[in-house]
Amino acid sequence: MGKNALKITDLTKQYKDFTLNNISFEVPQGSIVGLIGENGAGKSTTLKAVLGLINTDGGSISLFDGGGISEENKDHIGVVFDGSNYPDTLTPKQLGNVLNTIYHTWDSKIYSRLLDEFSLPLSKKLKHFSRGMTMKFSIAAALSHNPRLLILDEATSGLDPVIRDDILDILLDFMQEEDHSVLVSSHITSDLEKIADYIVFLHNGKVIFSKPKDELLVNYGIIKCGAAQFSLFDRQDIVTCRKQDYEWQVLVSDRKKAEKKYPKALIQPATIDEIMLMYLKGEKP
Ligand SMILES: Nc1ncnc2c1ncn2[C@@H]1O[C@H](COP(=O)(O)OP(=O)(O)OP(=O)(O)O)[C@@H](O)[C@H]1O
Repeated sequence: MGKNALKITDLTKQYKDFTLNNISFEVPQGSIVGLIGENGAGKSTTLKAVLGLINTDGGSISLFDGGGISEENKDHIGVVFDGSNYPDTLTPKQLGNVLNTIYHTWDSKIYSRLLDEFSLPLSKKLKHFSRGMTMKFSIAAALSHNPRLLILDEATSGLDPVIRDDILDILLDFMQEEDHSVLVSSHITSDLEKIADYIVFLHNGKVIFSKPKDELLVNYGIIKCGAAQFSLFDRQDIVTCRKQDYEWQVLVSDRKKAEKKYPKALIQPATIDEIMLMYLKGEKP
């Protein structure tokens, strides 16, 4: 059995109008796991639970195959939340001095190198940073205490494609060490298509699926057809289906099998966005 950076088992958190309902998934060591789901699906709640920022009502969270959210384990986690979590009247130089006293594992050399690599000014107050600069700063700060697991909540949202690509490169660079792992939530599934090894799909506080990304992109397919062709499909071959105007959209989980069985059907590969939409808006026949 491989090692896990994170293993969540039957995690439950009850809010007044929302329940994170018995969710389980893993972040295998050395992998990037993308957490997807619509607004309010429970992504941030899950990440907050992993970081011990909220009390939970059931289940367990194991970090680095050795216990829960201890102070020692927390030292090995780098966190990047949407927006800045640092006092914005300080400059990166001042914050470096503060963070050095907070983290036992803080490495000033890495911090200076990353600020330089990301072209971030040392003496400009954070409140004058653009959103892209703020996100890069948060990542630099998270990486400077040598984390083994990096947790990012919406790290690329609201950023232009060039900065998003820079951030994906930073994550891939972080993954060069074999004991490094990443858990990243995002609405931008095309970013996850580029870097994630596994996709965990949350909906209404439940895990709909947790699968290797390649399995989704290689095996799943979408068939668009009229009512006559739709009526020929075996119901057990259909994951979900959806009717829009006169067109049927059919999600299949085994494209090769469907191509053989229905040679006249035009079966396209499905993007993660399309798979997510078909699960959310389609229905089981
Ligand atoms: N402190 C809280 N008290 C009550 N309800 C909460 C609290 N925090 C979150 N919720 C509810 O939990 C649900 C899940 O929220 P969460 O922030 O985890 O979703 P999300 O998947 O991260 O959404 P988004 O993509 O919009 O960030 C929402 O319905 C939200 O209103």
